[in-house]
Amino acid sequence: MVFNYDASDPLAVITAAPPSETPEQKAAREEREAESRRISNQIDEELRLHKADLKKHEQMVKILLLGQSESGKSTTLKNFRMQFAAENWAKERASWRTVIQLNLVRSVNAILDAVKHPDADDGSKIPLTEKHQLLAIRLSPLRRVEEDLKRLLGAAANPVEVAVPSSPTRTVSPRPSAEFYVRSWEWQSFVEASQNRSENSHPRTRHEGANSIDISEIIARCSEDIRELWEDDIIQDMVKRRGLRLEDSATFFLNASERIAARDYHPGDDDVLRARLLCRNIVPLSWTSNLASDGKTLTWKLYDVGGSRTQRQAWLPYFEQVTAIIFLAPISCFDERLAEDPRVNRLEDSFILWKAICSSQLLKSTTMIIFLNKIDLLAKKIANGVMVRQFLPSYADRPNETKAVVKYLKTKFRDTARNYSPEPRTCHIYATTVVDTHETAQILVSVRDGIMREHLKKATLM
Ligand SMILES: Nc1nc2c(ncn2[C@@H]2O[C@H](COP(=O)(O)OP(=O)(O)OP(=O)(O)O)[C@@H](O)[C@H]2O)c(=O)[nH]1
Ligand SMILES: [Mg+2]
Repeated sequence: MVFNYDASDPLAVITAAPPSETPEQKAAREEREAESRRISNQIDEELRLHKADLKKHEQMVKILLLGQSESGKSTTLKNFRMQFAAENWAKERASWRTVIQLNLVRSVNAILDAVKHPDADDGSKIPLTEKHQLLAIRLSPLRRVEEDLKRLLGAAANPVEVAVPSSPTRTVSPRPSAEFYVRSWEWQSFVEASQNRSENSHPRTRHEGANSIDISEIIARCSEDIRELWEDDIIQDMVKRRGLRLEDSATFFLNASERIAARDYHPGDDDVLRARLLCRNIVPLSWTSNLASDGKTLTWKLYDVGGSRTQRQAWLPYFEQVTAIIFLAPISCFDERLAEDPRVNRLEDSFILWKAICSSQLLKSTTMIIFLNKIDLLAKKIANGVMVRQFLPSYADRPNETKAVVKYLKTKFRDTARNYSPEPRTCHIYATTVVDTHETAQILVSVRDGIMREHLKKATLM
């Protein structure tokens, strides 16, 4: 008996015709086989179309965070990370301890520097007592700690650089020490490596300066003195009177100094959010989301670029194919001036920047979102009696109240978008305090949904 199949193919054995097949059976079998082939071809075609469709719908949303330096771009990015890339956020949290320690130590050293020098305005000396001098001596190890922390974050392969800080309008005191940059986000692996080395090495075998355990120990020993310095009336008066410009997060960390200086300190979400670390290279935050129930995915890429005037030249290449721009205007800065150009008011600079972005042909179909940011600081200034109209004459005799200022500025930004955009567009404006994670979380969901809706609308029209 000869079977008409290839015995080496197990599938052929199973599907071969039976040896004693009648002509009717043969016709019925061939009909069934033809039907199977037709169904199989149909499935193949459906699969091919599905694949093409998937490819077509592996869409990307590209968002740029823009705004002047210290407007809150990186803080907003951290909020996005916390909400949409939560796994990495949790993994990275421990390494932020080093950055937070640096933020705290820099502020303490900045205060110590400021009390050493007479006022730049009137040459007056601060009435320092013996207690202050003793505090300065006891806190002197923090100078070395600042350098060690910078080295830990920057590491030898990535030398640190400095940036010029901003200064306020009302006073002449610049921020006491220059800002600190790392060149890449690799700082996290440097810190982790140091933490591992610290745990595994004997102190006497180390020869490369203090490690994170040594540093934490020195800071812990200085904890009481840091608190005493910060709570001292003369020091507080000097910070206020001289307008010593500490970073916005400095007060937050100085108020929490005992908690941060503790040997077993673990940073919380709010601490990481407030920690400021400038980074030279731009790495987008990426995450994916499902577009709808049919399983199509959307890849999100969020870019955070440096905001100082010198860094803005590097923005242009990022304008290609931008889905949305989130523009941050820190409106509490109505009484401050730019570090890069002390002739320019910071709010004025935000308006100039916003106008330029709205006017751009390249961005004519980009979704525009504005965060009028630092509402908490605006409210504080107003509560302290700072008059908005003194710095913004067009505000005229409107009430010196946060709500009224926000409303006025919303209209200003909206009018600029309306008057300067090459094509009509909607502009979504939010009043934000991006250091408030809870409030920001709700805003980000609304922002995300808005961007997605507009993206899908445009994709359907194309
Ligand atoms: N109080 C308060 N502080 C804020 C707010 N937004 C940002 N900050 C603080 O302002 C400082 C600057 O914020 P960043 O997010 O680093 O600013 P940036 O726009 O990324 O600045 P560059 O990287 O220099 O362009 C940080 O110390 C933040 O903690 C806010 O709404 N309220
Ligand atoms: Mg930044």
